[in-house]
Amino acid sequence: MHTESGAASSAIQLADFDIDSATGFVPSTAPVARLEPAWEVWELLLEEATRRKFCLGATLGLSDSEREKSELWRARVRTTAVLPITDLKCSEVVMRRAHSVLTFLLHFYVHTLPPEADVVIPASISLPLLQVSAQLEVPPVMAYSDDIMYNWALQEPTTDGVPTTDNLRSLASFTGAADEEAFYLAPVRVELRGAEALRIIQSVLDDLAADSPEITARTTDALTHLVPVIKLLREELLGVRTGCDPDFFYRNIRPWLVGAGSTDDRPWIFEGIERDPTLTQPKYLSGSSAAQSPLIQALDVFLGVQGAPSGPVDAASMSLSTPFAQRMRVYMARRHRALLHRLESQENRTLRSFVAGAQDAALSEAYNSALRALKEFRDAHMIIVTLYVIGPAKRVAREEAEAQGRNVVVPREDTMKGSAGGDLARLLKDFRDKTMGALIP
Ligand code: HEM
Repeated sequence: MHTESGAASSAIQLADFDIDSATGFVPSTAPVARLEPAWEVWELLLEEATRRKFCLGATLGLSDSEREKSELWRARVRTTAVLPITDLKCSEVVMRRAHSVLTFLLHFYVHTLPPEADVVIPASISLPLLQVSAQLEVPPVMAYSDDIMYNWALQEPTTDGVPTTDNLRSLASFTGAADEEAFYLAPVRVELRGAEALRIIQSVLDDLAADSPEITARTTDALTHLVPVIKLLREELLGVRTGCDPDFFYRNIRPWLVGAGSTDDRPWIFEGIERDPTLTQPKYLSGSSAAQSPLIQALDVFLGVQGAPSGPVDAASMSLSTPFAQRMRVYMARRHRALLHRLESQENRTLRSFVAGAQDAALSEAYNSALRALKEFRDAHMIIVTLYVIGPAKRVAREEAEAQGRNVVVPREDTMKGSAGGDLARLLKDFRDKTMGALIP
């Protein structure tokens, strides 16, 4: 794009959207790992919960001593003072840590409750969480940004502090197990590899806006470069298999990430909400899912995959009938969400309309190759979901039926729900079909 003075400017400035050109949506320096002493009590409660290895409240045959162990912790949470967040407000990165810690506490609290208990979240968690969430403009529930995007540190310190795929460890954890860390770090690596994709997106949009004479060749070249980048995303995704056991994931990690309303109908009651008139009752609280990854949606929007959501989204206007990908956006950091909106509202040509109009065989092929690579990413993702969700779900159903002397009813894939509450098989197939639907004949 050229300004009136003739100087070149970018169609999008990645930094405006809290994106680093080297690390993409992942921050280029490690997230805050511990809150200041004023909020130390939250950090201590979290440390204790992880250390004591609580069982999920819904575990079949849970012993009285296990129940007591988590109840003692919950009682302590209930008697913890409601801490003001005023001094947290001055820093977004500190508030992110606060959101992460508070949502880990929230999910520990809720998911250790006996399955028949009402879900009443004590004011010591609910009020600061609602307030921090309002500041960050994200819902008061665990999201991808809490357990993945801002939940890592460098394994070994480096002089520049910039994260790389082979130098990461995770911070907060439910189980403290290496499998959980492997599960959290695989998507961080996907996002880090995605930085290159974002640079390519930026350069293509610049070229489209500038309408230079070499635009066809340059766009062909850029899209050709995008293909191995997407293939690398696929490799990093499949890399979760090194270190994270599928059954351990399904039984011991996934249930902690679930939000309200996705697996049972007990409402989450946020105690003390009436004490702060600026707060509103949260409406829909999906669980954490990598479907909240801004990178994959950015690729969808850029490549013109149909069904990618359009228009700004906010929690207040959402309902269960809002398309899944659009609902997932509400859980993204607000500036990442803003990038997706910006990509959609490009005043200039979209990539797809440019490719379709150019009628250039090499360009169309490069574009289609990028789409095929994204489809292959989704094929690999379906393999992961089969391995980590569908297979273990069937095994658990069989074991539970046998333990209770019932006939085994293996759950049907088309009735299974994702961790964010979507209809699993249909949803994933839909995304894959839409990716292929964008191919230019
Ligand atoms: C063990 C690893 C993983 C498991 C078990 C898993 C599971 C799932 C499930 C169950 C869904 C359905 C939606 C829902 O959550 O309700 C989903 C959707 C999705 N996941 Fe994953 N996922 C994993 C890793 C990843 C990674 C690393 C990424 C990329 C960073 C990713 C990106 C997505 C996307 C973009 C969707 C939305 C559907 C689509 O766009 O195709 N997932 N995932």
